[in-house]
Amino acid sequence: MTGQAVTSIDARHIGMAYGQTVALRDVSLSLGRGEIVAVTGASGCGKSTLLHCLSGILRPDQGEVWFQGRNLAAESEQARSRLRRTAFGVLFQFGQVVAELTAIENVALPLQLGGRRYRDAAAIARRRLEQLGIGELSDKRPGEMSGGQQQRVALARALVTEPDVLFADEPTGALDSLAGEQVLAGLVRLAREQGTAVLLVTHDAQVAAYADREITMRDGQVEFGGRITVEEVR
Ligand SMILES: Nc1ncnc2c1ncn2[C@@H]1O[C@H](COP(=O)(O)OP(=O)(O)OP(=O)(O)O)[C@@H](O)[C@H]1O
Repeated sequence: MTGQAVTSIDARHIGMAYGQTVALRDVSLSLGRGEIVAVTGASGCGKSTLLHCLSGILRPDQGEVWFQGRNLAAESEQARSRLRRTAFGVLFQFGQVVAELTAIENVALPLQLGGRRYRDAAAIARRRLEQLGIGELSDKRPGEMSGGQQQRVALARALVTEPDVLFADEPTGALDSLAGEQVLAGLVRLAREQGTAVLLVTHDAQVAAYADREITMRDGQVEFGGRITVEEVR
């Protein structure tokens, strides 16, 4: 198998500016299927903008983002948001779980949006929560949980559709180290079991150590580690 055959996302020469501020300059990088890649670098170097361009939240000003034979940078907002619902999962620093819903209802939501009946969706959601060690919280609402528990619910929700790629932006940034480790260990384990690739944005070297590969950014550019085929990595 060639490196290209196992590539999940391939970004080529992407550029992005917010008015006069250039956030990304000629960034190329690829993510192998099931590969866990950390993007590190100083504050303001463009990590979040890169994640937003790869996940289709933003459309880059220049370049291409290839996923399953399609260039996301040329797709409509509607097509990109469909892709985010079906093939991608996202997890942010504050998991943004829905306060009014129980853990199970939160995790079942993406499956219901995909057309599953609540009963089936809830059964799958319960299994995911159990896999992350928080099965006993299934019927609790976020207000009754710690920050780390809420973030594990958000993680279960991000992975419940078994996405091809999970985009995680500082997923443990608001947690203490023990809660952070629990989230990261769960993230790596579930992603590996499901074959989900992960783009993990972090400024923390200990978090980056969970990844298979690290990409370092500086001033909107990739300093080390961008577009490497999976064979070269392994
Ligand atoms: N919505 C926006 N409007 C204007 N400028 C922005 C916007 N978002 C980001 N920027 C600027 O673009 C550059 C890259 O920002 P980005 O958030 O991608 O960096 P980052 O590496 O993720 O930073 P941090 O680690 O602090 O989150 C910075 O100079 C930032 O100030």
